[in-house]
Amino acid sequence: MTALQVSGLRAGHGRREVLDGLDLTVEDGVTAVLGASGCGKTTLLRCVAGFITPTAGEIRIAGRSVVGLAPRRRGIGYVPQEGALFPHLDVGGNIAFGLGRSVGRPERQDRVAELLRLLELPGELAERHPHELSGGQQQRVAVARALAPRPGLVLLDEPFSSLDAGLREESGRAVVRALRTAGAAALLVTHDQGEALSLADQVAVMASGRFLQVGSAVDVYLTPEHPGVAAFLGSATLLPGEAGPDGRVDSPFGEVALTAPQPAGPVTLVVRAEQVQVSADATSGTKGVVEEVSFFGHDATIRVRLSDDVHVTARVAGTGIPDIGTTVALEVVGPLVGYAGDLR
Ligand SMILES: Nc1ncnc2c1ncn2[C@@H]1O[C@H](COP(=O)(O)OP(=O)(O)OP(=O)(O)O)[C@@H](O)[C@H]1O
Repeated sequence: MTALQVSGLRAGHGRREVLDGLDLTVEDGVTAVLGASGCGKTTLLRCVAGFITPTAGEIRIAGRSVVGLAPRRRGIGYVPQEGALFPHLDVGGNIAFGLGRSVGRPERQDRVAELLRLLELPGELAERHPHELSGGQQQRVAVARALAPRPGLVLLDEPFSSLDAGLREESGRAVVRALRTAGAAALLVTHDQGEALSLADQVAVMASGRFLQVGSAVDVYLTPEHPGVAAFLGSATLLPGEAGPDGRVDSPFGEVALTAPQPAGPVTLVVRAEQVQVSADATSGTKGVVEEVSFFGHDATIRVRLSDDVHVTARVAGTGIPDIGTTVALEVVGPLVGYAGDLR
């Protein structure tokens, strides 16, 4: 059964339209809605949850049309930003909150214990209050609370954004394991591309209230259908190129191969940082001057000026980073994604 089907969805705030006709199908697993701040991700989530009424379109949850249905009748779990646990209830009380009064005390306790285990949290946490938990634990409790009534679909709004990088990854993996074991599909809103690519089965890339591309993490990264997707995912530079009638493509790196042929004329080339090989020995390849270095520990990215208006970003190992101001030689590895026209 399809967990969620959104078609032709339009919605906004007051007179301002934010969602511009969205279509999305979530069969099962985790779907990440990825996009820059303000593109409409939370608005979409709140429409699905029932907090915003769409101006047009259809939302089906487990096959049932839910537009006009109260949030609590939609069969969903909702994890808001920052978890938003009830501060006056202990963890057990928070998790059991959604179970309703018809569930007896022993059954509530069993379910709380089961959910703490599912979220890989110690059982003793049940008696603590939210302020006695770490940020990561609070987020997992918020997910446990959402899963308690056994929803078929869980909506997560930037659930890990307040956590530091290491904890974010660990919490993300634990939550995805819990969702899978519980058999719940999930819509995960995030502006963090690493989180979307590493956690989700399907990634929906959004810009200005529209989906630019919906596909597997590998598809949206390796075969972006739109330059906006390419530029948003990973460190990519969009460069000008020219396709000849014989299929050859000229670029600032000389002749390059494309992943798919393009008609003769201007093309926009997507150069991923990891596709640019940097050599300190500037005798062969395209020469450029290192202008910026961003060091990440395991690796670094460098911004290289090829000419006054052409810059490219390259990824290099954390050891052997060229100094700012030095001349390096660059070569492109593998075929490039290209789009007809100058779309930069
Ligand atoms: N309650 C509101 N009233 C008026 N405008 C709003 C309201 N909520 C959001 N907006 C506007 O709607 C647009 C989309 O907001 P939304 O919160 O859906 O974006 P988002 O992609 O989730 O952003 P972020 O990643 O920053 O949370 C933004 O321009 C925002 O300013």
